[in-house]
Amino acid sequence: MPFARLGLEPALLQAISDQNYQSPTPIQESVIPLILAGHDVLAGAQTGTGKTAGFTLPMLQMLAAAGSNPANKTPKALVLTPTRELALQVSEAINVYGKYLPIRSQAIVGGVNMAMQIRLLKQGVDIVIATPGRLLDHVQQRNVNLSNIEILVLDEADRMLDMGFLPEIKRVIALLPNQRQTLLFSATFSNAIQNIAQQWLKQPKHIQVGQTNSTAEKISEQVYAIPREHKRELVSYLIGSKNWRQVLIFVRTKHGADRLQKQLITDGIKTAALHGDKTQAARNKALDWFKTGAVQALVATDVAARGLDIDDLPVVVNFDLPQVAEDYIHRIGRTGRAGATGHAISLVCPEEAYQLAEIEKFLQRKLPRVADTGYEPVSLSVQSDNKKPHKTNSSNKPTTPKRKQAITPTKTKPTRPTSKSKPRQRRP
Ligand SMILES: Nc1ncnc2c1ncn2[C@@H]1O[C@H](COP(=O)(O)OP(=O)(O)OP(=O)(O)O)[C@@H](O)[C@H]1O
Repeated sequence: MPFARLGLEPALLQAISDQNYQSPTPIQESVIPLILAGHDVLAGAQTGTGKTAGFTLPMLQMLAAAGSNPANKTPKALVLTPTRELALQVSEAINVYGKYLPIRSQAIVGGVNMAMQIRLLKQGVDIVIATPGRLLDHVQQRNVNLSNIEILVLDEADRMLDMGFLPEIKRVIALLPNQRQTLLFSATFSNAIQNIAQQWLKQPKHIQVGQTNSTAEKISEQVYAIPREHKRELVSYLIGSKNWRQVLIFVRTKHGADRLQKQLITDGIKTAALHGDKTQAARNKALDWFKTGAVQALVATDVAARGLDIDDLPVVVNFDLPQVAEDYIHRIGRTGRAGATGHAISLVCPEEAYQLAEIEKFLQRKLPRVADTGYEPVSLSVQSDNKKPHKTNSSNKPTTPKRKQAITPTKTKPTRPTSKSKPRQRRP
Protein backbone atom coordinates (compact mmCIF):
# COMPACT_ATOMS: atom_id res chain seq x y z
CA MET A 1 0.00 0.00 0.00
CA PRO A 2 1.41 3.44 -0.82
CA PHE A 3 1.70 6.09 1.91
CA ALA A 4 -0.78 8.30 0.00
CA ARG A 5 -3.57 5.86 0.81
CA LEU A 6 -3.13 6.52 4.54
CA GLY A 7 -4.58 10.00 4.15
CA LEU A 8 -1.33 11.90 4.70
CA GLU A 9 -0.97 15.32 3.16
CA PRO A 10 1.45 16.21 0.31
CA ALA A 11 4.01 17.96 2.54
CA LEU A 12 4.44 14.77 4.56
CA LEU A 13 4.38 12.53 1.48
CA GLN A 14 7.20 14.60 0.01
CA ALA A 15 9.29 14.25 3.18
CA ILE A 16 8.63 10.49 3.21
CA SER A 17 9.67 10.24 -0.42
CA ASP A 18 12.86 12.22 0.40
CA GLN A 19 13.65 9.38 2.86
CA ASN A 20 13.17 6.82 0.07
CA TYR A 21 10.52 4.95 2.02
CA GLN A 22 8.61 2.88 -0.56
CA SER A 23 5.61 1.92 1.55
CA PRO A 24 4.44 2.06 5.16
CA THR A 25 5.56 -0.68 7.52
CA PRO A 26 2.73 -2.83 8.98
CA ILE A 27 2.66 -0.87 12.25
CA GLN A 28 2.50 2.42 10.33
CA GLU A 29 -0.30 1.08 8.13
CA SER A 30 -2.30 0.12 11.23
CA VAL A 31 -1.79 3.10 13.50
CA ILE A 32 -1.64 6.12 11.19
CA PRO A 33 -5.34 6.02 10.17
CA LEU A 34 -6.41 5.38 13.79
CA ILE A 35 -4.40 8.31 15.11
CA LEU A 36 -5.68 10.58 12.34
CA ALA A 37 -9.21 9.54 13.32
CA GLY A 38 -8.48 10.81 16.85
CA HIS A 39 -8.25 7.50 18.72
CA ASP A 40 -6.06 6.78 21.69
CA VAL A 41 -3.67 3.98 20.68
CA LEU A 42 -1.58 1.42 22.54
CA ALA A 43 0.77 0.00 19.93
CA GLY A 44 3.33 -2.79 20.09
CA ALA A 45 5.61 -3.85 17.28
CA GLN A 46 9.09 -5.34 17.12
CA THR A 47 12.21 -3.19 17.33
CA GLY A 48 13.22 -1.31 14.18
CA THR A 49 9.80 -1.47 12.52
CA GLY A 50 9.21 2.27 12.20
CA LYS A 51 7.14 3.07 15.27
CA THR A 52 8.59 6.60 15.41
CA ALA A 53 7.13 7.57 12.03
CA GLY A 54 3.98 5.70 13.11
CA PHE A 55 3.20 8.37 15.68
CA THR A 56 5.16 11.32 14.27
CA LEU A 57 3.53 11.50 10.83
CA PRO A 58 -0.10 11.68 12.01
CA MET A 59 0.86 13.97 14.90
CA LEU A 60 2.47 16.42 12.47
CA GLN A 61 -0.52 16.23 10.14
CA MET A 62 -3.01 16.98 12.89
CA LEU A 63 -0.98 19.89 14.26
CA ALA A 64 -0.51 21.31 10.77
CA ALA A 65 -4.26 21.02 10.08
CA ALA A 66 -5.02 22.94 13.26
CA GLY A 67 -2.55 25.61 12.11
CA SER A 68 0.43 26.98 13.96
CA ASN A 69 -0.79 29.99 15.93
CA PRO A 70 2.13 32.29 16.69
CA ALA A 71 0.05 34.20 19.27
CA ASN A 72 -0.36 31.05 21.32
CA LYS A 73 3.12 29.92 22.25
CA THR A 74 2.21 26.92 24.37
CA PRO A 75 2.93 23.42 23.02
CA LYS A 76 0.13 21.29 21.58
CA ALA A 77 1.94 17.97 21.59
CA LEU A 78 4.26 16.32 24.08
CA VAL A 79 6.47 13.29 23.42
CA LEU A 80 8.08 11.73 26.50
CA THR A 81 11.01 9.34 26.22
CA PRO A 82 13.04 7.52 28.88
CA THR A 83 16.47 8.70 27.70
CA ARG A 84 17.98 11.94 26.45
CA GLU A 85 19.47 10.27 23.38
CA LEU A 86 16.08 8.94 22.37
CA ALA A 87 14.44 12.35 22.87
CA LEU A 88 17.07 13.93 20.61
CA GLN A 89 16.56 11.21 18.01
CA VAL A 90 12.76 11.62 18.01
CA SER A 91 13.28 15.36 17.72
CA GLU A 92 15.46 14.81 14.64
CA ALA A 93 12.81 12.51 13.15
CA ILE A 94 10.17 15.21 13.67
CA ASN A 95 12.42 17.69 11.86
CA VAL A 96 12.94 15.24 8.99
CA TYR A 97 9.27 14.31 8.51
CA GLY A 98 8.01 17.82 9.24
CA LYS A 99 10.52 19.73 7.14
CA TYR A 100 7.87 21.08 4.73
CA LEU A 101 5.43 22.04 7.49
CA PRO A 102 5.42 25.22 9.60
CA ILE A 103 5.64 23.26 12.86
CA ARG A 104 8.11 24.19 15.59
CA SER A 105 9.48 21.49 17.84
CA GLN A 106 12.05 21.42 20.58
CA ALA A 107 13.87 18.71 22.53
CA ILE A 108 14.04 19.43 26.26
CA VAL A 109 16.47 17.06 27.94
CA GLY A 110 18.58 17.05 31.06
CA GLY A 111 22.34 17.47 31.21
CA VAL A 112 22.42 20.58 29.03
CA ASN A 113 22.19 24.27 29.80
CA MET A 114 18.68 25.38 30.79
CA ALA A 115 19.04 28.98 29.61
CA MET A 116 19.03 28.06 25.92
CA GLN A 117 16.01 25.80 26.44
CA ILE A 118 14.19 28.61 28.25
CA ARG A 119 14.86 30.99 25.35
CA LEU A 120 13.49 28.49 22.84
CA LEU A 121 10.45 27.67 24.95
CA LYS A 122 9.66 31.40 25.35
CA GLN A 123 9.73 31.81 21.56
CA GLY A 124 6.98 29.20 21.40
CA VAL A 125 6.90 25.61 20.16
CA ASP A 126 4.21 23.27 18.87
CA ILE A 127 5.86 20.02 19.95
CA VAL A 128 8.02 19.36 23.00
CA ILE A 129 10.06 16.16 23.06
CA ALA A 130 11.33 15.64 26.57
CA THR A 131 12.70 13.45 29.28
CA PRO A 132 10.38 13.73 32.30
CA GLY A 133 12.83 15.15 34.88
CA ARG A 134 13.97 18.15 32.85
CA LEU A 135 10.42 18.84 31.69
CA LEU A 136 9.24 19.04 35.30
CA ASP A 137 12.13 21.41 36.12
CA HIS A 138 10.86 23.76 33.41
CA VAL A 139 7.26 23.39 34.59
CA GLN A 140 8.30 24.29 38.13
CA GLN A 141 10.10 27.39 36.88
CA ARG A 142 7.04 28.24 34.76
CA ASN A 143 9.03 28.15 31.54
CA VAL A 144 6.49 25.90 29.87
CA ASN A 145 2.76 25.58 30.16
CA LEU A 146 1.30 22.15 29.43
CA SER A 147 -2.36 23.07 29.74
CA ASN A 148 -2.92 23.15 25.98
CA ILE A 149 -1.46 19.74 25.17
CA GLU A 150 -3.74 17.90 22.74
CA ILE A 151 -1.52 14.90 21.99
CA LEU A 152 0.63 12.97 24.47
CA VAL A 153 3.01 10.27 23.23
CA LEU A 154 4.81 7.91 25.61
CA ASP A 155 7.59 6.39 23.51
CA GLU A 156 9.05 3.18 24.96
CA ALA A 157 5.91 3.24 27.05
CA ASP A 158 6.66 0.24 29.22
CA ARG A 159 9.95 1.78 30.36
CA MET A 160 8.21 5.11 30.86
CA LEU A 161 5.61 3.51 33.08
CA ASP A 162 7.79 1.28 35.23
CA MET A 163 8.17 2.38 38.79
CA GLY A 164 11.34 4.34 38.16
CA PHE A 165 9.48 6.82 35.97
CA LEU A 166 5.94 6.42 37.21
CA PRO A 167 5.93 9.22 39.83
CA GLU A 168 7.31 11.73 37.31
CA ILE A 169 4.92 10.62 34.56
CA LYS A 170 2.00 10.95 36.98
CA ARG A 171 3.07 14.49 37.81
CA VAL A 172 3.31 15.40 34.12
CA ILE A 173 -0.04 13.82 33.26
CA ALA A 174 -1.74 15.70 36.12
CA LEU A 175 -0.75 18.93 34.33
CA LEU A 176 -2.32 17.94 31.01
CA PRO A 177 -5.91 18.51 29.94
CA ASN A 178 -8.21 15.51 30.34
CA GLN A 179 -9.41 16.07 26.83
CA ARG A 180 -6.41 14.88 24.84
CA GLN A 181 -5.23 12.05 22.61
CA THR A 182 -2.79 9.64 24.25
CA LEU A 183 -0.50 7.28 22.31
CA LEU A 184 1.69 4.56 23.80
CA PHE A 185 4.35 2.82 21.74
CA SER A 186 6.85 0.10 22.61
CA ALA A 187 8.37 -3.14 21.38
CA THR A 188 7.52 -4.84 24.69
CA PHE A 189 4.48 -4.63 26.96
CA SER A 190 3.74 -6.55 30.12
CA ASN A 191 0.14 -6.96 31.20
CA ALA A 192 0.87 -5.06 34.40
CA ILE A 193 2.07 -2.05 32.41
CA GLN A 194 -0.93 -2.26 30.07
CA ASN A 195 -3.14 -2.11 33.13
CA ILE A 196 -1.56 1.07 34.49
CA ALA A 197 -1.66 2.58 31.03
CA GLN A 198 -5.42 2.08 30.81
CA GLN A 199 -5.83 4.83 33.41
CA TRP A 200 -4.55 7.39 30.94
CA LEU A 201 -6.08 6.12 27.71
CA LYS A 202 -9.70 6.58 26.67
CA GLN A 203 -11.21 3.60 24.82
CA PRO A 204 -7.85 2.89 23.25
CA LYS A 205 -7.30 0.86 20.13
CA HIS A 206 -4.82 -1.92 20.83
CA ILE A 207 -2.54 -2.68 17.94
CA GLN A 208 0.00 -5.48 18.06
CA VAL A 209 2.06 -6.25 15.00
CA GLY A 210 3.97 -9.52 15.22
CA GLN A 211 4.05 -11.65 18.32
CA THR A 212 3.98 -9.74 21.61
CA ASN A 213 7.38 -9.37 23.29
CA SER A 214 9.31 -10.95 20.44
CA THR A 215 12.69 -10.11 18.99
CA ALA A 216 12.98 -8.61 15.50
CA GLU A 217 12.70 -11.27 12.84
CA LYS A 218 16.02 -11.06 11.06
CA ILE A 219 18.38 -11.17 14.03
CA SER A 220 20.39 -14.36 14.41
CA GLU A 221 21.31 -15.05 18.02
CA GLN A 222 24.09 -17.01 19.70
CA VAL A 223 25.10 -17.70 23.28
CA TYR A 224 28.74 -18.31 24.17
CA ALA A 225 28.93 -20.13 27.50
CA ILE A 226 32.31 -19.09 28.90
CA PRO A 227 33.98 -18.24 32.20
CA ARG A 228 33.64 -14.58 33.11
CA GLU A 229 37.40 -13.99 33.08
CA HIS A 230 37.62 -14.82 29.36
CA LYS A 231 34.86 -12.51 28.14
CA ARG A 232 37.13 -9.58 27.35
CA GLU A 233 39.57 -11.67 25.41
CA LEU A 234 36.77 -13.36 23.46
CA VAL A 235 35.12 -10.09 22.49
CA SER A 236 38.41 -8.68 21.16
CA TYR A 237 39.04 -11.92 19.29
CA LEU A 238 35.56 -11.92 17.74
CA ILE A 239 35.85 -8.30 16.61
CA GLY A 240 39.19 -9.07 14.99
CA SER A 241 38.40 -12.44 13.48
CA LYS A 242 34.79 -11.97 12.36
CA ASN A 243 35.48 -8.80 10.48
CA TRP A 244 32.61 -6.92 12.13
CA ARG A 245 32.41 -3.46 10.67
CA GLN A 246 30.90 -2.17 13.89
CA VAL A 247 29.70 -3.57 17.17
CA LEU A 248 27.59 -2.25 20.04
CA ILE A 249 28.59 -3.92 23.30
CA PHE A 250 26.28 -3.83 26.31
CA VAL A 251 27.67 -4.06 29.82
CA ARG A 252 25.97 -3.93 33.22
CA THR A 253 27.75 -1.05 34.95
CA LYS A 254 29.19 2.37 34.11
CA HIS A 255 32.50 1.35 35.61
CA GLY A 256 32.44 -1.84 33.56
CA ALA A 257 31.85 0.24 30.42
CA ASP A 258 34.89 2.45 31.09
CA ARG A 259 37.04 -0.56 31.89
CA LEU A 260 36.07 -2.50 28.77
CA GLN A 261 36.55 0.60 26.62
CA LYS A 262 40.13 0.95 27.88
CA GLN A 263 40.83 -2.73 27.36
CA LEU A 264 39.52 -2.74 23.80
CA ILE A 265 41.57 0.35 22.99
CA THR A 266 44.61 -1.49 24.36
CA ASP A 267 43.71 -4.33 22.00
CA GLY A 268 43.85 -1.86 19.10
CA ILE A 269 40.08 -1.40 18.60
CA LYS A 270 38.79 2.15 18.25
CA THR A 271 36.18 2.29 21.02
CA ALA A 272 33.92 4.85 22.70
CA ALA A 273 31.82 4.45 25.85
CA LEU A 274 28.31 5.68 26.59
CA HIS A 275 26.79 5.71 30.08
CA GLY A 276 25.02 7.90 32.57
CA ASP A 277 28.08 9.14 34.46
CA LYS A 278 29.38 10.99 31.41
CA THR A 279 28.43 14.56 30.63
CA GLN A 280 25.71 14.93 28.02
CA ALA A 281 28.26 16.43 25.64
CA ALA A 282 30.46 13.34 26.03
CA ARG A 283 27.43 11.05 25.58
CA ASN A 284 26.42 12.85 22.40
CA LYS A 285 29.99 12.74 21.11
CA ALA A 286 30.34 8.99 21.75
CA LEU A 287 27.08 8.23 19.95
CA ASP A 288 28.00 10.54 17.11
CA TRP A 289 31.42 8.90 16.68
CA PHE A 290 29.72 5.53 16.52
CA LYS A 291 27.00 6.66 14.12
CA THR A 292 29.52 8.23 11.76
CA GLY A 293 31.85 5.22 11.92
CA ALA A 294 34.70 7.10 13.61
CA VAL A 295 34.86 4.28 16.17
CA GLN A 296 34.36 0.59 15.53
CA ALA A 297 33.00 -0.33 18.95
CA LEU A 298 30.66 1.40 21.37
CA VAL A 299 30.52 0.04 24.91
CA ALA A 300 27.28 1.10 26.59
CA THR A 301 25.04 0.52 29.57
CA ASP A 302 21.30 0.11 29.11
CA VAL A 303 21.01 3.85 28.50
CA ALA A 304 21.54 2.83 24.85
CA ALA A 305 19.17 -0.15 24.93
CA ARG A 306 15.98 1.62 23.97
CA GLY A 307 14.99 3.12 20.66
CA LEU A 308 18.38 4.19 19.32
CA ASP A 309 18.51 3.89 15.54
CA ILE A 310 22.03 3.29 14.27
CA ASP A 311 22.14 2.80 10.52
CA ASP A 312 22.96 -0.75 9.43
CA LEU A 313 24.55 -1.79 12.72
CA PRO A 314 25.59 -5.41 12.03
CA VAL A 315 26.26 -6.79 15.53
CA VAL A 316 25.21 -6.37 19.14
CA VAL A 317 27.12 -8.12 21.91
CA ASN A 318 25.77 -8.67 25.42
CA PHE A 319 29.03 -8.66 27.34
CA ASP A 320 26.89 -8.91 30.47
CA LEU A 321 23.29 -10.06 30.29
CA PRO A 322 20.68 -7.37 30.98
CA GLN A 323 19.21 -7.06 34.45
CA VAL A 324 15.65 -7.12 33.14
CA ALA A 325 14.58 -9.78 30.64
CA GLU A 326 12.64 -7.32 28.40
CA ASP A 327 15.84 -5.36 27.84
CA TYR A 328 17.31 -8.31 25.96
CA ILE A 329 14.78 -7.63 23.17
CA HIS A 330 15.52 -3.90 23.16
CA ARG A 331 19.30 -4.28 23.31
CA ILE A 332 19.58 -6.72 20.43
CA GLY A 333 16.99 -4.67 18.54
CA ARG A 334 19.70 -2.06 17.84
CA THR A 335 20.64 -4.39 14.97
CA GLY A 336 18.35 -5.97 12.38
CA ARG A 337 16.39 -2.76 11.83
CA ALA A 338 14.18 -1.65 8.94
CA GLY A 339 14.23 -5.14 7.39
CA ALA A 340 18.03 -5.56 7.58
CA THR A 341 19.66 -8.67 8.97
CA GLY A 342 21.58 -8.54 12.24
CA HIS A 343 23.57 -10.66 14.61
CA ALA A 344 23.35 -10.76 18.41
CA ILE A 345 25.88 -12.52 20.62
CA SER A 346 25.57 -13.04 24.36
CA LEU A 347 28.61 -13.96 26.43
CA VAL A 348 27.20 -15.82 29.39
CA CYS A 349 29.15 -17.08 32.38
CA PRO A 350 27.82 -19.60 34.93
CA GLU A 351 26.99 -16.80 37.38
CA GLU A 352 24.50 -15.47 34.80
CA ALA A 353 22.70 -18.78 34.26
CA TYR A 354 19.62 -17.56 36.13
CA GLN A 355 19.41 -14.37 34.06
CA LEU A 356 19.66 -16.41 30.87
CA ALA A 357 16.89 -18.72 32.07
CA GLU A 358 14.68 -15.69 32.79
CA ILE A 359 15.32 -14.26 29.33
CA GLU A 360 14.48 -17.59 27.71
CA LYS A 361 11.33 -17.85 29.81
CA PHE A 362 10.31 -14.38 28.67
CA LEU A 363 11.03 -15.17 25.01
CA GLN A 364 9.44 -18.62 25.37
CA ARG A 365 12.30 -20.22 23.49
CA LYS A 366 15.86 -21.38 23.99
CA LEU A 367 18.70 -19.29 22.61
CA PRO A 368 21.14 -21.26 20.44
CA ARG A 369 24.46 -22.12 22.10
CA VAL A 370 27.79 -22.04 20.29
CA ALA A 371 29.06 -25.61 20.44
CA ASP A 372 32.78 -24.87 20.50
CA THR A 373 33.62 -21.58 22.17
CA GLY A 374 37.35 -22.26 22.15
CA TYR A 375 37.30 -22.51 25.95
CA GLU A 376 36.70 -25.25 28.45
CA PRO A 377 32.91 -25.89 28.36
CA VAL A 378 30.97 -24.42 31.31
CA SER A 379 27.47 -25.29 32.44
CA LEU A 380 24.65 -22.73 32.27
CA SER A 381 22.10 -24.87 34.03
CA VAL A 382 20.30 -23.33 37.01
CA GLN A 383 20.39 -25.29 40.25
CA SER A 384 16.78 -25.73 41.44
CA ASP A 385 17.68 -24.76 45.05
CA ASN A 386 19.15 -21.54 43.69
CA LYS A 387 16.05 -20.49 41.77
CA LYS A 388 14.79 -17.06 42.62
CA PRO A 389 11.17 -15.91 42.12
CA HIS A 390 10.28 -14.60 38.68
CA LYS A 391 11.19 -10.94 38.69
CA THR A 392 10.67 -9.56 35.22
CA ASN A 393 7.93 -7.12 34.33
CA SER A 394 6.30 -9.88 32.33
CA SER A 395 3.95 -10.93 35.11
CA ASN A 396 0.46 -11.53 33.80
CA LYS A 397 -1.15 -10.59 37.06
CA PRO A 398 -2.66 -7.10 37.20
CA THR A 399 -0.81 -6.32 40.42
CA THR A 400 0.44 -2.97 41.58
CA PRO A 401 3.60 -2.56 39.57
CA LYS A 402 6.87 -2.79 41.43
CA ARG A 403 10.07 -0.98 40.56
CA LYS A 404 11.62 -2.72 37.60
CA GLN A 405 13.65 -5.31 39.38
CA ALA A 406 16.90 -6.87 38.55
CA ILE A 407 17.15 -10.53 37.79
CA THR A 408 19.13 -11.74 40.77
CA PRO A 409 22.01 -13.92 39.76
CA THR A 410 22.33 -17.39 41.22
CA LYS A 411 24.98 -18.25 43.68
CA THR A 412 26.42 -20.73 41.22
CA LYS A 413 30.05 -21.14 42.06
CA PRO A 414 32.30 -19.75 39.38
CA THR A 415 34.27 -22.43 37.60
CA ARG A 416 37.81 -22.40 38.83
CA PRO A 417 40.15 -21.68 35.99
CA THR A 418 42.12 -24.79 35.29
CA SER A 419 44.96 -25.23 32.91
CA LYS A 420 42.33 -26.68 30.53
CA SER A 421 40.19 -23.58 30.76
CA LYS A 422 42.95 -21.44 29.35
CA PRO A 423 41.99 -20.02 25.99
CA ARG A 424 43.23 -21.66 22.91
CA GLN A 425 45.78 -19.72 20.97
CA ARG A 426 43.91 -16.92 19.30
CA ARG A 427 44.97 -14.51 16.74
CA PRO A 428 44.90 -10.94 18.09
N1 LIG B 1 8.15 2.98 5.87
C1 LIG B 1 9.44 2.84 6.03
N2 LIG B 1 10.21 2.31 5.04
C2 LIG B 1 11.53 2.15 5.22
N3 LIG B 1 12.21 2.49 6.33
C3 LIG B 1 11.51 3.01 7.34
C4 LIG B 1 10.10 3.21 7.25
N4 LIG B 1 9.68 3.76 8.41
C5 LIG B 1 10.77 3.89 9.20
N5 LIG B 1 11.86 3.44 8.56
C6 LIG B 1 13.24 3.40 9.10
O1 LIG B 1 13.31 2.28 9.97
C7 LIG B 1 14.26 2.51 11.01
C8 LIG B 1 13.67 2.11 12.35
O2 LIG B 1 12.61 2.98 12.69
P1 LIG B 1 12.29 3.37 14.21
O3 LIG B 1 13.51 3.91 14.85
O4 LIG B 1 11.08 4.21 14.20
O5 LIG B 1 11.96 1.93 14.81
P2 LIG B 1 11.17 1.55 16.14
O6 LIG B 1 10.07 0.63 15.73
O7 LIG B 1 10.80 2.77 16.90
O8 LIG B 1 12.28 0.71 16.91
P3 LIG B 1 12.56 0.57 18.51
O9 LIG B 1 11.52 -0.35 19.05
O10 LIG B 1 13.92 0.00 18.56
O11 LIG B 1 12.46 1.93 19.09
C9 LIG B 1 14.63 3.98 10.92
O12 LIG B 1 15.93 4.08 10.39
C10 LIG B 1 13.63 4.58 9.95
O13 LIG B 1 14.20 5.60 9.17
